[in-house]
Amino acid sequence: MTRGLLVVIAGPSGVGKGTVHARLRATLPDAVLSVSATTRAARPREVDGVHYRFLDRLGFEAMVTRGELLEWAEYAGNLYGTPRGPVAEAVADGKVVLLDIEVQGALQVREQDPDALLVFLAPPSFDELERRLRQRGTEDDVAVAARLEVARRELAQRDAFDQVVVNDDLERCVAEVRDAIAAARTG
Ligand SMILES: Nc1ncnc2c1ncn2[C@@H]1O[C@H](COP(=O)(O)OP(=O)(O)OP(=O)(O)O)[C@@H](O)[C@H]1O
Ligand SMILES: Nc1nc2c(ncn2[C@@H]2O[C@H](COP(=O)(O)O)[C@@H](O)[C@H]2O)c(=O)[nH]1
Repeated sequence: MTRGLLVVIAGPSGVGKGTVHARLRATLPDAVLSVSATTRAARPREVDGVHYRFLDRLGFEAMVTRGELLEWAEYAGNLYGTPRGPVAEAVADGKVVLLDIEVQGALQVREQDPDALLVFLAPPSFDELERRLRQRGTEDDVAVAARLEVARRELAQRDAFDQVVVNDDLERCVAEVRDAIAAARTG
């Protein structure tokens, strides 16, 4: 059986993490995406248990207290975390487990699993990041401004990652991440 691997793809909101994850899963048959827990309200078309496990703050804090989260962080006023059990099971089963998380959480994963591959997805420019976030249309102007402020701090932490990949051309970016995963699995 091929070795399982935990792969974190972090980077600022709107850079394209979800888009890259979807492409990766389409081309890597043994890749699975971890479903995070969050206190954020569901967006239209988001399904509980598929896109996120949507919880109130008490429910989330209970998971933290029970040690059920591999990592967690507060982001733009909401809590987000990775359930530990499903990740451990899938890695033991030889799967590539993909985490779409922000930077504080990514750095916690490094402490929990030194073998994890940490990829930082960077935008071609800050203006292009803002354009993507606004054209997605899921946040109002206040929320976009808050996310861009966090993005400036996150971009300054890119050197803490194993690899920085610029998401300019999507297909090239996905190929670069796929190559990094293949190298980490054989290395
Ligand atoms: N290479 C690319 N070129 C142009 N647009 C892109 C590219 N990659 C992603 N996008 C677009 O940018 C927007 C943000 O992408 P996406 O939702 O995947 O970002 P994200 O990093 O997952 O955001 P969040 O962290 O908020 O969930 C989407 O509209 C997506 O279609
Ligand atoms: N530390 C964690 N960050 C997470 C997790 N799940 C998602 N995220 C990140 O939060 C922001 C905002 O996400 P959004 O869905 O509200 O746009 C983004 O950077 C996600 O990658 C998690 O489990 N832990």
